[in-house]
Amino acid sequence: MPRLAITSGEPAGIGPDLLLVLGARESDGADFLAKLPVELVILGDRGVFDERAKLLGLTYDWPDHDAEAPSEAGTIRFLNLPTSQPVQAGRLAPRNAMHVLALLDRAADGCTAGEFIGMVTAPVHKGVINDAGIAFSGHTEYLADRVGGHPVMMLTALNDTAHPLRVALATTHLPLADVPGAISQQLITEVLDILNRDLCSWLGKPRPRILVCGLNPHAGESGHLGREEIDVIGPALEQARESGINAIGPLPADTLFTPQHLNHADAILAMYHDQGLPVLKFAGFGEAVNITLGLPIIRTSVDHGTALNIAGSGKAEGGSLRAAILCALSRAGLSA
Ligand SMILES: NC(=O)C1=CN([C@@H]2O[C@H](COP(=O)(O)OP(=O)(O)OC[C@H]3O[C@@H](n4cnc5c(N)ncnc54)[C@H](O)[C@@H]3O)[C@@H](O)[C@H]2O)C=CC1
Ligand SMILES: NCC(=O)COP(=O)(O)O
Repeated sequence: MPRLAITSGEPAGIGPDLLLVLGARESDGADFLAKLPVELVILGDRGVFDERAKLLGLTYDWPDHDAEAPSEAGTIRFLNLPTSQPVQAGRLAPRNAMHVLALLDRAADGCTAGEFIGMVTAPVHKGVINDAGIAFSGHTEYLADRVGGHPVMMLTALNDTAHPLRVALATTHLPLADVPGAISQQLITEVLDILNRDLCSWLGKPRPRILVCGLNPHAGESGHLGREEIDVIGPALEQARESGINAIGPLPADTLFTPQHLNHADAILAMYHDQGLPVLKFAGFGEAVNITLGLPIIRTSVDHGTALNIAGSGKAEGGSLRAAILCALSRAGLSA
């Protein structure tokens, strides 16, 4: 029976809460779990989970992960990787940054080795990892450094299943001032190629329709509001079309994100993080999934952050985590 890894992320955030709610004896997650055609292996610190379970009034009984033991569908095992410093819900500690990265390393290595069919990640706090002196911009980039590939971030909002909104990004975690310099013809063609191949194989669409945003207001207004559309994005789309990709644009981002366009699109390619993701989160925050395309392993994630303000309170909603698990299974060719 295949195993799916789930990293619990920042230990002071809501990752442990969400996982406990998913698999606690008292939770209503039993029906969801029972239908899963995999064993879940949760990576975290047992002490943190014990403390958080007490805080939330939950109990759990997940045995230790044993790669040699037979696995059982619809059950949870725990892979214990200790934190360096005691954890208080909602309080960040830079000394635990290495723990957060160790969870990712262990899960990614297990995926590469075939121990896990994929990994689902609960949120990490990017700031505190940098505060610990480690350059880190996100799972997306970190995992590509670990396992290889050109990572492309795509979020999908599944609330309207007739027209699921899929938004991929040409650049990921960059300061806004660095975005124009990073947008090159080569980057756009590479990202379009990865996005197109992924949609073809995952969704079985022979020629997915990809709408591409411009960078500037009104897609540059014929060069009067910026030239990237004329000098870089337009030629990249021409090249992509020549190789058979159904890429349309560059279109003004503000009119592209309207039903008239979205109802006929399989995916949107936005130029930068805050061009695409606010629309996606407005459409489906709490139920959406973040997928890293272009890696040799399967990785999906929740659509939200560490939510330190509600960690340990029982208020964390698990819809996105469940969606991320189902999405990882779908990408592995399994269904619940
Ligand atoms: N995949 C990941 O690892 C991600 C990590 N982050 C990181 O999270 C940290 C905090 O980011 P913020 O911008 O504050 O966003 P956030 O998503 O953590 O919080 C925004 C608001 O949404 C609420 N919220 C978030 N998730 C919720 C849930 N499951 N149930 C109920 N309410 C929820 C929070 O309480 C807060 O009011 C940052 O360091 C950021 O880098 C952000 C997005 C994704
Ligand atoms: N806003 C989504 C996000 O920043 C997720 O980043 P990552 O940690 O999945 O790379």
